[in-house]
Amino acid sequence: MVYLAAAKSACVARPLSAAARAAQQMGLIARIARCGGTSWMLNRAATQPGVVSAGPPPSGSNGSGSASKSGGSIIIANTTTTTTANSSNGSGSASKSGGSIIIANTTTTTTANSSNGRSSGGGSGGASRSRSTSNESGKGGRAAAVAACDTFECLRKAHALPPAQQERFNFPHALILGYPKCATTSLWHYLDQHPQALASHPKEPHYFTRCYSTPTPPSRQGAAWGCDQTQGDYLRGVLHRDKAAASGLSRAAFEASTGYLEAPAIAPGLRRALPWLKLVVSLREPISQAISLRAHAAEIMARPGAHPKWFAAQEGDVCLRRLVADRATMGECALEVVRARESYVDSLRQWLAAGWDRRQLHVMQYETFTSAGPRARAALDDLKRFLGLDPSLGPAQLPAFNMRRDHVHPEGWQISKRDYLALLAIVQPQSIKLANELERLGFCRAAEWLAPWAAAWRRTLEGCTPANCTVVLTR
Ligand SMILES: Nc1ncnc2c1ncn2[C@@H]1O[C@H](COP(=O)(O)OS(=O)(=O)O)[C@@H](OP(=O)(O)O)[C@H]1O
Repeated sequence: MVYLAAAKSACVARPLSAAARAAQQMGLIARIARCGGTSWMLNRAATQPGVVSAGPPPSGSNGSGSASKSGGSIIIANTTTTTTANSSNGSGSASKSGGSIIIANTTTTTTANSSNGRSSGGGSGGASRSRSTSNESGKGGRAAAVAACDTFECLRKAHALPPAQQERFNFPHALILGYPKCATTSLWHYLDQHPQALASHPKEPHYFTRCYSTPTPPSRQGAAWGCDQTQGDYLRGVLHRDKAAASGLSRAAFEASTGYLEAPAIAPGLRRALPWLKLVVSLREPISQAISLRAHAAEIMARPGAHPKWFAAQEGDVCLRRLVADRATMGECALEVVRARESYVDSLRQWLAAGWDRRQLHVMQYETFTSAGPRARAALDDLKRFLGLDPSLGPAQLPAFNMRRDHVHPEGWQISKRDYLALLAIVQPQSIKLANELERLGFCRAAEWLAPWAAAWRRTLEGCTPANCTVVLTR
């Protein structure tokens, strides 16, 4: 039996009960995860495999659901929680921001609006902003200033001008920060079809991880690729500066480099450079995400004629090379990914600690917005509202790009039970921490966030033999 129990606490570590200590010694998960007002404890009792089941979302107001218990199962029982929706900052006390960034050719001047996230309506909108009536007809004001900008510093000056009436968006307006393998390509295409949006080309320029110098490279992969673009190249060639300006800033330029979230070293410099940006994050159940990532990388590596820079970036990835040569298993290599990386929640916290306002951030759950039906629709509408795009416009449905699972192990990936339990032992507590943090920041209820992930873990555990588990990737 595996179960999760939550107890009200003042967010302090508590001594484990004898049962919890025993469970911990058994090697699965028994930790206290903390959140604003709720602590979660995961226990695992003696029999394996267990069942993981998410309790229902807390009923009534504000996360005060009672324990949901099903025989032999994980129980997620939420207790009283203080939700701080739209709190002024959400980032709490700053933790270290992971290395500062040196931005060539820019100063650290921050324009007005740098701290407010402009969460309402269109991209340039705070209720108190002033509008220039002389520019109501269109191409003057910011748009004209933006059209002449080849640097971020110039853009900051342009954004200090009052926007004309239809200048709804800043330039650039938004970044999809990650995570890889969380349907970011489909999201990019979905937004590309929206008449008020202006998608980058390519989808993933990785400009900030490749072209900003930092004391330590923001990511190994970014460093290996090197930088071959100036700020002007990025603004003109990738983000379509001239189209955005010609539209009178009535279109929202965005790009979707999936490695940004995992490179929080870029967060402080990016905030100094383009402090108005809106940031979108998509997150998927972490084991599925890791397997999908490995499967994709292995496929590229095995492909004749793969890009040499791509190979250079993977040079040190021994497990990937062994996986391609059939000398390592998917379980081992997924485990390596999960062990090596920052958890989702730690990455998010570092971005917020770098000064990004909670209201500049939008966190989406892959399993929700890719599901069929009204919840997916609502999640996509929320995204459009967050970006200031008219929710009634654009495609009705999310497209499906970059699908691999329908032809690569659609029946699921065989991995050893030992590896699966080791993966779970890492990702379960991280996921609970994440869910609690998202609830604290006002994005969602923790139990609702965890439900689809816990359901996936339960299904996999239920199907394990004593030796192996079949992991069907979440969708
Ligand atoms: N509409 C829709 N519904 C369900 N799932 C979807 C959808 N669109 C994309 N996907 C799945 O997302 C995975 C690819 O994610 P990304 O595009 O972010 O990958 S990448 O990092 O840009 O390479 C990839 O997951 P796997 O197939 O499991 O690898 C896609 O199948």
